[in-house]
Amino acid sequence: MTINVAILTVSDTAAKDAAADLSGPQIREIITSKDGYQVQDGFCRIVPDEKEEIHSAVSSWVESENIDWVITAGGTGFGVRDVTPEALSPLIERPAPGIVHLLISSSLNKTPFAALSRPIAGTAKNTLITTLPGSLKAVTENLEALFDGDVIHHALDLIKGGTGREIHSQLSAGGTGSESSHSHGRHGHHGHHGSHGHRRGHSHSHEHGQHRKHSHHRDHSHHRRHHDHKHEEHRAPKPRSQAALSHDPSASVASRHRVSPFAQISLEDALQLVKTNVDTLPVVNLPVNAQLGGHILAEDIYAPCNVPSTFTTSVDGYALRSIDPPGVYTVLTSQTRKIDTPLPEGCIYRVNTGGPLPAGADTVIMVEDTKLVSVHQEDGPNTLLAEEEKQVETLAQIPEYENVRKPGSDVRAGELVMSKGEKITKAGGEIGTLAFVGRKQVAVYKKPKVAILSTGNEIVDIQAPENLSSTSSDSWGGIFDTNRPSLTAALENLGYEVLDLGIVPDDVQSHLTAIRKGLAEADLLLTTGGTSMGPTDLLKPLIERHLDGVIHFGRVSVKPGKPTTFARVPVKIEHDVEVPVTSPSGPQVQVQVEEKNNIIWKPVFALPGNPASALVTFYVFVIPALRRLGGWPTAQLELPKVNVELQNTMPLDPRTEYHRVILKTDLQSGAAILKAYSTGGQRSSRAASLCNANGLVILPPLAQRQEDDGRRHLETGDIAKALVIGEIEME
Ligand SMILES: Nc1nc2c(c(=O)[nH]1)N[C@H]1C(S)=C(S)[C@@H](COP(=O)(O)OP(=O)(O)OC[C@H]3O[C@@H](n4cnc5c(N)ncnc54)[C@H](O)[C@@H]3O)O[C@H]1N2
Ligand code: MOO
Repeated sequence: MTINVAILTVSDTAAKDAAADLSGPQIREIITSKDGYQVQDGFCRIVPDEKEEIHSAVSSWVESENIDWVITAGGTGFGVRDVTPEALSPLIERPAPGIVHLLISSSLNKTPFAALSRPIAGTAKNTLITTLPGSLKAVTENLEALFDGDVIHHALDLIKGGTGREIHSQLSAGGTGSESSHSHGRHGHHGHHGSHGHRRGHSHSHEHGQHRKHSHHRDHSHHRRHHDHKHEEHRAPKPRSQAALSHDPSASVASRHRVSPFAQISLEDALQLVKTNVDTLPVVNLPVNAQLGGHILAEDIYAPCNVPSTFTTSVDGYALRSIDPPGVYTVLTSQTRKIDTPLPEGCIYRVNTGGPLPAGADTVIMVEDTKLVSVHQEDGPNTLLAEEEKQVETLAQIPEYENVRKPGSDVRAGELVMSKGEKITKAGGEIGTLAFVGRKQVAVYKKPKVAILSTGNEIVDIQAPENLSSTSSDSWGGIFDTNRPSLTAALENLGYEVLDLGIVPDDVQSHLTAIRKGLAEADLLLTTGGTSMGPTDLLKPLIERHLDGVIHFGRVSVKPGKPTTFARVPVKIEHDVEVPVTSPSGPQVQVQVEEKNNIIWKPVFALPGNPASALVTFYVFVIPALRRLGGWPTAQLELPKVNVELQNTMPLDPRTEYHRVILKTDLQSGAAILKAYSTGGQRSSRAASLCNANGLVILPPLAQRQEDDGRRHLETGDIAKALVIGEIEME
């Protein structure tokens, strides 16, 4: 099905100067990047905010009968000149309030000002009309909402007289859910597999706490999932058009791009792309021990029995009855009396903290509230009792259940102790809780293994400086590899296993060998260097031209880190692996077997070579991907942000800037805010800008700030947000 789209920009300014029209070209770019959608020459127009002109442009497209979808941008607000809805309402034969609702509600997620947009939508003859706001950001978000889950595709199919069968079959196959609504169990119907791989998985349930080895791996009678080929294509990442690919490294230097073919996208968009294009790893069963720290639970944990299981004492002393008055009592112990025979009158029973109460006792007196009266003699009839307490005087009457822990008072049998999706930290609390309720092993999401590679002819291993002379052809001594040690430290500190791929020189074959090894053995590949515009900047071309990968972004408007690149590369599965699917409540986890020779799309981050850029972009972009792989809840993918008070002036840049700081508490003044001290020079080559840094102050882009108050700096005393990347210090 080919969809012909016409785009109308409604703007007084753009009507005078077409160069001011940013939204029209943006809509065109988005539309033409979609399979089967086209905007023919002459079907992009600009008109001023004049009712007649808007009406006449759209009505001519409706009449022409070749246009399936008219998109307008602008004129939908409350401004006095905003008349797009009024101009187009008379044309609409069948209004589509659902589409209006979708547009407004998706924008309301981003800003309350979306409430001031007045879109209309509906059909006129066989043409769908939708009216978008005028801003670049809003048109992008609105189009994303329309394409999400194939909503618009389905609508256009039906308007063109289709049966909608294609979409319905995808829906019944479990697909076509909103891309943004995925959660941990996303593998069940999303993204991992390209058009190369027909997924042949099938799902079944596992009781946790039981052996998960199963003999029915290949029993296809088990809820086999059907995925038709069309559906696979729908979910596979779309390659970019040939013309937009990165430079061909085998061609001459002179033929390289002189302008990056990658759009410089916003920080927010880049983070969104990371979050929605990384899938959670399979569930594994691991023993409950210190190594469990850093994992996310993949099952709900219920207490199998009461803790404590009986009435127990919370102090060292004597169990007795609450009716026993102060006085002298005979002391019984576990050696002289069975715990389950009722305590006789005139006796008390010695207990130690955590021990059970004997039958008949309902309270405990602390040893401090008693006096020793007599002891058993050495020559007594029972030598075992020699020197034992015989009689003790209680100095008070103790109310019922004093110093007593009732059965199930720490945790009740059947109680939900921890929930699926909760983090098991290295701080010990969760591992302790699991052990406390007797769990030997638990189902958790696999923690990703990360392969790490440094690139560049000039890069030399600090531990092997003898390589220096052979790697540099002139007198210049080279650069010590800073990124592999710094990133390895950061990764290992966070509990991730690292596969060290070393350093590769700037040639295609060395790069490919190392990258292929990394992709085969690890869950995520991290490279540094070679991401920018130089002829030996190989990462983007290799991902696109040699590894059949898809680059989700290749430039981001952040400083440092502009050329940060996020891609996914298809990797053939060598062995069967289990992946989680839906997330039913209760102690069951559904898993699905991904069969050998299927394709998994693995995330690759090609970080800039400058040492500060590499480490900053690791904290900003790579951590959310690692967390997604490891099954972290969506709200916790990014590192936490806190409000801080700046202790230095910080200049603003056109890009969002991460200013490296030391965050300190301020106990003396009593202020409830952390202080942020700059680490000094912020050049992206200066690794020491991260020395001692435990925070990254997020400086807003210059333009945004200037719009607010015209300032080009944040000043000492200003409050800003900072990402916390390390432990907070005391002042
Ligand atoms: N014409 C343009 N040039 C550059 C642009 C641009 O937009 N247009 N962007 C600049 C920015 S911003 C950055 S950041 C860097 C990123 O460069 P690459 O990722 O291509 O990295 P390299 O060129 O390989 O190296 C840059 C720099 O970092 C040193 N380096 C590399 N790896 C390591 C390592 N493992 N340890 C220590 N130092 C390393 C390398 O020697 C270079 O000095 O591009 C700008 N250029
Ligand atoms: O973006 Mo680059 O990382 O500034 O130097």
